[in-house]
Amino acid sequence: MERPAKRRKGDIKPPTNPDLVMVGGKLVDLGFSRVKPQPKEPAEAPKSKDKEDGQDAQAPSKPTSNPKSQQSHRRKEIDTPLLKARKALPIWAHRDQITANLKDSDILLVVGETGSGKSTQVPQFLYQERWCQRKKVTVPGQSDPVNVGGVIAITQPRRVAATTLASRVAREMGTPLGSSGITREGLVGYSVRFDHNVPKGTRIKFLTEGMLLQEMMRDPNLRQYSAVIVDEIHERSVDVDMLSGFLKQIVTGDKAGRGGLPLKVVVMSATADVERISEFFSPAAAEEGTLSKPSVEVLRIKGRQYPVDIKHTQAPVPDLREALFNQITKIHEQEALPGDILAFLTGQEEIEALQKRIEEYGASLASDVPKILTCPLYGQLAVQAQQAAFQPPPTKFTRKVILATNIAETSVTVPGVRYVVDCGKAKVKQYRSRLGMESLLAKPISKSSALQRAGRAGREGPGQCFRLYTPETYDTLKDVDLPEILRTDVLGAVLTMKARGINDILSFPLMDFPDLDSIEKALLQLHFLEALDDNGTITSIGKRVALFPVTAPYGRVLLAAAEPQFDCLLEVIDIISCITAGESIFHQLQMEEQQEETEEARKALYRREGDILTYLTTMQQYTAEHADRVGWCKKRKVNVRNMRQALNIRNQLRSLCLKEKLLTEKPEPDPQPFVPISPERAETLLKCFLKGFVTKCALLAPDGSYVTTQGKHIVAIHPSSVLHGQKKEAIMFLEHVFTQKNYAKKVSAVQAGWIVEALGGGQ
Ligand SMILES: Nc1ncnc2c1ncn2[C@@H]1O[C@H](COP(=O)(O)OP(=O)(O)OP(=O)(O)O)[C@@H](O)[C@H]1O
Repeated sequence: MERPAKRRKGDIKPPTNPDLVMVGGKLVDLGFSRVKPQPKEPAEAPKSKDKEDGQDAQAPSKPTSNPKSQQSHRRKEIDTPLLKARKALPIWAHRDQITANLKDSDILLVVGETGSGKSTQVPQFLYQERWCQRKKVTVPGQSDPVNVGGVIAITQPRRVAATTLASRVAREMGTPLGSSGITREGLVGYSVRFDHNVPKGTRIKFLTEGMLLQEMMRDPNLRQYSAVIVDEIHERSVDVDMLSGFLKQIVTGDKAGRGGLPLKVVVMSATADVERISEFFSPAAAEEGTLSKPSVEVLRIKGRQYPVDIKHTQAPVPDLREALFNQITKIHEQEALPGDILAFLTGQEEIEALQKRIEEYGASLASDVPKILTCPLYGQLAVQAQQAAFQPPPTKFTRKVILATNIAETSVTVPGVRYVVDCGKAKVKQYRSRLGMESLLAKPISKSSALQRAGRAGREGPGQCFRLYTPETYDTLKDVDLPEILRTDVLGAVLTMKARGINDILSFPLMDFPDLDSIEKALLQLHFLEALDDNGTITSIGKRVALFPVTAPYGRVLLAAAEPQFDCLLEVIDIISCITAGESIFHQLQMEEQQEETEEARKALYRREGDILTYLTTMQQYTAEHADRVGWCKKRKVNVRNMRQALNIRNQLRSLCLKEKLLTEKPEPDPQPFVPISPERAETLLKCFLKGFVTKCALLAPDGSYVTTQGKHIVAIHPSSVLHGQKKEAIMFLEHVFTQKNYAKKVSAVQAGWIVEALGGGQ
């Protein structure tokens, strides 16, 4: 395990890019306004010779004497104001090594310190390579030639990393990002769930791992791509493990589906388990009988651009919340601007509580002390709200304090941050396959996470990281986290494999195999969903469910809703959009007077049938409002941003359903008059949801508790549900979490008879 760089004398370098200027303590990039016109992409393989590092990369490239030489390609760095900053990154010196390695080999593992430039530079080094140009080839079973290659995919574990990196790389290349600009062309794009910005001409595409898996459903050979860069593999999400398995199959396969053209794979991380990963992709691990065997090159990049000074507490902290508050305010009072603070907390609740406290503290500061702006950053937060953390503060005299979960732990550069405060814990999802329930508890992080967190400081200048734990505690941390596949529900993973034609799940190449109990549970649930038949083979329902960017149970509900028996697809889309829009669309009410007033205004939204119908009513009333939607939300304490996001998801799901022919005609445009749903139709809707959630039901026991129909566990209705505190004959819940208690969330009242009926229908 590599140790973090300690601050050494002489290590501190001034910012190297004169085009980044300090304005009000912020680094401001003046480059965007001076963007040069894009050079046209070569239609054919480029024909110039590599330049040595340090030579004039911008000089026009000369043709070589042998244009067909495998060694020759055009490398013309785009001269943007950020080129100097790019050249100062440690990875720049390895540019030729990286390109040379990939000429000969199909798999490269790049291990380089945080901030060395992996995510931003490697795709830019590669996209002009000869092998990275689009080619017309013939493939078996198709009479016309097809296009293969031309684009580099670079995957990220999280959407916030994918979108911010795409925007940084677009700026470095002087190309507009996506279709929001004047032109619809550009070299860089991104694709994350419910948000795609892939302009015409995209050569470098940042995606979440899940999105690339979705693309694979439609294009198993990834024909669009010449290379896939798997970034931050150390996070070992289920998706990245699945992706690695599929990539290994493509690389070791016969490549007929790609007209014989290879797919290059680059795996990157600062804290990767190099042996484990190279062993996985290595020749010895290639399956018997495959035509080609990959060879794995490993490249280690030494050094980071700026040092990070790491400080531990001398004694264990008795109260983490208190310690976080004290550390943040101490930095604010003792360290001069510029220098924003990024603090790592465990979850949304902790973030909201600390935000409130820091805001109160900020309001009490004397006028000669810098102001403080808190920006929350967690996964469930609406995308727009997440962006605030990446914007400069409103005045020169303001310090940004970003309160984040581990979504900001890897890959992300938050501009302005010089100080990191690490609480040493993270909430970890753990699936208890025997209980069929997920728990979400705060646990100590790994050394790998600690290193990644420290790496968020020192990206634009020297930084400091304050760890709220002792060096002794650090020594007791595990080197790496347990891969998600070993601790989470594998339902989605099993469906993806089945949909890709992998019948024998146990034969799929995985770095770590989930326990058989979890796989059996997933197979059983997919059978309930009618996604698998009695032999465990994927059904046509299963194949269609796998195409939706929602979890399998929601996908099943969408399909059911289009059946004549239910015929409620538009309503189901409205509900799923509200649920997947981020955190709850309803603001939690803090004060009692507020509660009474808001509850009165919300009365018209709440439905006695429970949360599902409440979501529907909210979406229908919101879209019926045409004069002042913001005012409408404010009055009911509904989160404006999340409602907008829900509307965006609704549009995308509607388009997808039109494409998949679940919807036969375009829905009427908004606003439509609000008509409350009848009790009969409400019953139909709930029965439709049972098609996806029949395994998540509980019956009222004589003692007043709810007992799940599967597993016979006691669950309580979560306080966020409109049915909290109520007794119904039976309930269906869409989420099931263990925090302080075993909670059912997003709850609806159903009848026991409906459950029996749904189970009968599912057999
Ligand atoms: N959005 C941004 N704004 C400002 N500077 C940025 C931004 N993104 C990247 N940079 C600069 O580029 C450097 C390299 O970033 P990059 O993400 O390529 O490094 P990395 O090696 O992939 O790091 P990590 O392993 O931490 O993801 C950063 O340290 C920072 O100086």
